[in-house]
Amino acid sequence: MAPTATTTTTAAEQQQHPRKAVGLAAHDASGHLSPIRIPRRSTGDDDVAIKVLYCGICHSDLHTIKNDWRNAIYPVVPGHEIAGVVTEVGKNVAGFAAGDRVGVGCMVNTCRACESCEEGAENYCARVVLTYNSRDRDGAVTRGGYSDLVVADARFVVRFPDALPLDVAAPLLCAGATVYAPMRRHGLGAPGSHVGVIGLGGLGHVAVKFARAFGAAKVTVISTSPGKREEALERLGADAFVLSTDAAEMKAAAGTMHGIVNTASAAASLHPYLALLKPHGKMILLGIPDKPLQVSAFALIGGGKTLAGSCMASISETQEMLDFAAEHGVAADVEVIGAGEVNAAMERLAKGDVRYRFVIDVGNTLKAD
Ligand SMILES: NC(=O)C1=CN([C@@H]2O[C@H](COP(=O)(O)OP(=O)(O)OC[C@H]3O[C@@H](n4cnc5c(N)ncnc54)[C@H](OP(=O)(O)O)[C@@H]3O)[C@@H](O)[C@H]2O)C=CC1
Ligand SMILES: O=C/C=C/c1ccc(O)c(O)c1
Ligand SMILES: [Zn+2]
Ligand SMILES: [Zn+2]
Repeated sequence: MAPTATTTTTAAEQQQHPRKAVGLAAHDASGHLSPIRIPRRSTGDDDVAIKVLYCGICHSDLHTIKNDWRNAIYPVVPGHEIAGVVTEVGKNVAGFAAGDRVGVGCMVNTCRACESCEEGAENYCARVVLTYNSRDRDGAVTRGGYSDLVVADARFVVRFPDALPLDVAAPLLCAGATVYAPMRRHGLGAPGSHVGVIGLGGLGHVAVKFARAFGAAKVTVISTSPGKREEALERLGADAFVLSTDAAEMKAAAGTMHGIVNTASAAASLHPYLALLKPHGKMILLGIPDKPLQVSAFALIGGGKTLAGSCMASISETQEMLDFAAEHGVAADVEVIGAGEVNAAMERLAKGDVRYRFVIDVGNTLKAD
């Protein structure tokens, strides 16, 4: 597809970022994505340059381009499930070489000095620089993987095990890491446990697969979509399916779950879901609806329940997750699309109509003219 637009970058930024790449950008809250030329920095001493082959479409990409969170810095080039091949490394980079199969997830920089950074939990650094729609330490707005080239500090690059094909592995970099890290930390899906997964989308379907791989005794999908029942049980390996709009099904499942991973991209009240937990059960909030969620004290104190949140994953957790996924045959169910189909894919994602992650075939379909 032929790029037809250019960025409104400053001369200074173009000097600092002399490389030209092609991307897909949203220019306003319509969220419509169109081709754009973007500057990329030269490969610095600590950097890895990556030819992007695939990039997953996370619901956060959709929230951002639609300005749901009121923080969009247009033009937004989304994408933080980036899989590709190294083309060049800086002189200080020891761990990667040209030709390596690598990825970049949700973040590309942190302060490297705070307590979170020191303890390897850099996803909780207050100065974390996200892969797109964020300000990097040089002041430039970050642009993500809906683009043919990315240049990233090697500290934020992970390696794909050979067993993982890149198209089905790309979504692991956000969806996979985001569910794996808190499930491990909080013991959700531990052997013998009953885990619930709210929302059978990109994050949710991978959470089901990880729970199975961890050895959970029972995995229950809690969904608003009756059409996902059969797939959840037969294709994804869930043991049970609860339609959240069916009061009788919700009542029958009340008080049965040790833990719940909540990946819903929208919702009003947590109460019906919290009722599914056993006493001392935990709900991990991962979804980021644009409106505040309701929770009454009674829904938590009765039963001594825990409501926790989790954001992305550290780089070491992300690499551990990829290695675990390769060992246990966990990968995303994907619909691979061309760059020209991205707006239609976003419309379908908004309706929950994807099985279960769109992945853009960047390598074959997003090219400069
Ligand atoms: N915390 C973090 O670090 C991260 C957070 N996110 C956030 O997680 C959320 C999910 O992302 P992703 O999996 O990519 O999105 P998807 O759109 O793929 O899946 C979200 C699912 O949520 C369910 N859902 C949608 N609307 C409602 C509703 N009104 N009530 C209940 N359930 C609903 C649907 O599942 P069903 O049809 O089964 O009901 C839908 O498929 C997003 O808000 C995203 O921004 C994403 C990555 C990292
Ligand atoms: O999809 C991943 C989203 C990560 C994220 C979203 C919003 C925010 O403020 C973050 O720090 C991370
Ligand atoms: Zn994401
Ligand atoms: Zn820090």
